[in-house]
Amino acid sequence: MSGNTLGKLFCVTSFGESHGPAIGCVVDGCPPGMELSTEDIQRDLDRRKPGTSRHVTQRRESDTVEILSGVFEGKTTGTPIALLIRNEDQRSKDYGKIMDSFRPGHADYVYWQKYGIRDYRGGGRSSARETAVRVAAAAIARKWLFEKYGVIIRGFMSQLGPVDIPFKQWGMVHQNPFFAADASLVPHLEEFMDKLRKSGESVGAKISIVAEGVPVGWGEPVYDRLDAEIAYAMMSINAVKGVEIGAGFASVAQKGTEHSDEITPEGFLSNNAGGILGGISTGQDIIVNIAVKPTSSIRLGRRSVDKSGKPVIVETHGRHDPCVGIRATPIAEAMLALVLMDHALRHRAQNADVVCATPKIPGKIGKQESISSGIPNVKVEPEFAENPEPDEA
Ligand SMILES: C=C(O[C@@H]1CC(C(=O)O)=C[C@@H](OP(=O)(O)O)[C@H]1O)C(=O)O
Repeated sequence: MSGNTLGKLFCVTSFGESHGPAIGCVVDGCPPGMELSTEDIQRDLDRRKPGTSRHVTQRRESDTVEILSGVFEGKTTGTPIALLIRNEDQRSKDYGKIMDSFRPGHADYVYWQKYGIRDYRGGGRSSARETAVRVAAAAIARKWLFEKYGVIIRGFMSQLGPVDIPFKQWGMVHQNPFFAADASLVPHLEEFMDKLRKSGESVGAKISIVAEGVPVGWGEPVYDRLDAEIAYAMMSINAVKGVEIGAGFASVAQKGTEHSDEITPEGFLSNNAGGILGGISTGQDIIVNIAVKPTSSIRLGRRSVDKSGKPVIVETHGRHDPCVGIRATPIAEAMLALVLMDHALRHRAQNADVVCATPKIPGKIGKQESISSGIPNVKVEPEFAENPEPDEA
């Protein structure tokens, strides 16, 4: 395997380069009979696409998705679903200057050493453009997970550079280009980004993602633990440098009595585990944080070498995100959806007939304290009721 496929029963293989004719993926293993249209997928793509505010890359892509196979008379057939997104706004001349040198912090140097050839235009395969197809594939997973189990996956930006963005309300996330869950902070974020962009610098971000409604029992005990596969999937997003599940690195300073989530018949009393114990979902919210590094394509001169090994100063001009994290929320949601979908199918395959006499512990009781991520255990809010009702809870 050459590293372009994710999943065991719900398999996504992506292809394409940023400046090639198109990007796309093949989604294999989707159960048959689910209604699926391009609109179901386009909605999520539109949340990720470039060029939607002054704070992101100005490349203009409609990211219009085409379904080439696997859907007949509006329903999935159980055969591979091929999705295609044509590239429309490549400007390859921007890359002429860096074709013979390596941008510090980018994949240029390692691709060159590994393959001996590289499509330098737009970063080729290492471009964040590839994440569009993950979002497209995951729209299928999200729909199935919701319809079958009522699973809802959503995220927000919880930190932009040094600026903390505590959670306030899910309803605010889609009202601003930052995916901030507190609209009152948006003017401050805009001012911060305007100054940063003018200076030519870039900055990192933290994204928090929550999956609600995941039943107890999804995951595997050892190598394919649910948390291990979530971390694997999140780290596969370009520019991600860290992943936390639940209390994450804050666990280090916690005592055992603080960290372990007590269980009562009415529900768990806290969620430091982030909804996963022993690699298997507990029925609590699954809580994930990721760290996205500062964009490496910046116009400020940086020391590097050229193909012959001679020192050069690299300046990257063109249309780059001063913070790739600003568009990372839908991508991180997508990766969580893909992993959960795969594990939902795997759990069904092996354990559908298991009967356990112990009652299921409710995921949460009332409103609980925020954990270190700043994500409170809030109940599903009505704005997501736009989705159809699940078949079964
Ligand atoms: C096109 C997208 O993002 C691109 C990601 C990217 C990079 O190096 O990662 C560099 C830029 O590409 P270009 O120089 O061709 O404009 C971004 O615009 C996208 O996300 O769809």
